[in-house]
Amino acid sequence: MRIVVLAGGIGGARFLQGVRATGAEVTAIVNVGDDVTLHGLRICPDLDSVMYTLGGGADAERGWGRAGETWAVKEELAAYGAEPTWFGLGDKDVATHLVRTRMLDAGYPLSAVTEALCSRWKPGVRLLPATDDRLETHVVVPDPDAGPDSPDGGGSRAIHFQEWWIRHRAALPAQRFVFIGADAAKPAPGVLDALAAADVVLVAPSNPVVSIAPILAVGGLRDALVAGSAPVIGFSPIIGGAPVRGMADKCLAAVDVPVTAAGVGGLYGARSADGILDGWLVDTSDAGTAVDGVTVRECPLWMTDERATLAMVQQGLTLAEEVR
Ligand SMILES: C[C@H](OP(=O)(O)O)C(=O)O
Repeated sequence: MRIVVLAGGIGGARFLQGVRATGAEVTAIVNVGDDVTLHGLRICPDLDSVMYTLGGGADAERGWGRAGETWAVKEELAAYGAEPTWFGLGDKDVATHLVRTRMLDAGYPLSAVTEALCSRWKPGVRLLPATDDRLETHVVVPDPDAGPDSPDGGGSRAIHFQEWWIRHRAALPAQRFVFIGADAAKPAPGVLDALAAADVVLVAPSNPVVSIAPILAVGGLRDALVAGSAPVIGFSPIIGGAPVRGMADKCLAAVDVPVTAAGVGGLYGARSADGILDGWLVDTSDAGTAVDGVTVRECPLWMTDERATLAMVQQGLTLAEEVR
């Protein structure tokens, strides 16, 4: 069986552990909107979270970065006053970014670089960036000093997603998210083929606004997903009115979507009505959730360990058979 997963970083990586445990042939299409260049290094947080987690090198407790990490480079940069100092750049992690940056500078596309990095980590699933082209998530936030040339004609400014997420801990109210470059971006090699050949497509319980939406914004990707013959099954990242992890609540507020399993299901929408979903899995505590045109089932969605995650993935595969 061929399973394609749309995934962000931390939640996506956990979910993929369960998908890999099915023994299916798995392709993960991963968000690149969070990617950023800092200190001359190209950093791909979501691809790296998935690669390290599936490759057995992630810090499971912290949820991101490498196990046994040290921070000498970060401390030395801070001692030089080299900004930004707010990004957690670990020493081991820096090696990954150095290899990536060198390969990108030599002309390799991100998909080829990712494949090369994965030859070390052997994640057991095929990792594809959603696109090799520039796609950057920016966040429009209030700025009383912003002039008339700023977004929306004054009173606001756009900052990189990482600055909003890490530096400001999502505390600045987001007015909207902009996926710079998405329209012109093309799906990375392998993405459209994987979608066309998929037996089922799973939408990981990742952040719907800043992890899944940028993937769907890549030119032609959403259309290919909707046109494909595989059932599309989503997993709610919201349980009992709160995000499983992360700050999806802050992001959903910015796009006026209720922080509920029904709200996110409605945001994705039914494939039969311009949306993407055939089926939507919600947690047992959200039983009774309804999404127009989508078959909704419930099962435990807490990804406490690989066994629990495998069980929920299997429920998703059962739902795929039901809606096929
Ligand atoms: C936990 C979740 O992870 P994602 O899979 O979206 O990176 C998030 O950060 O909202």
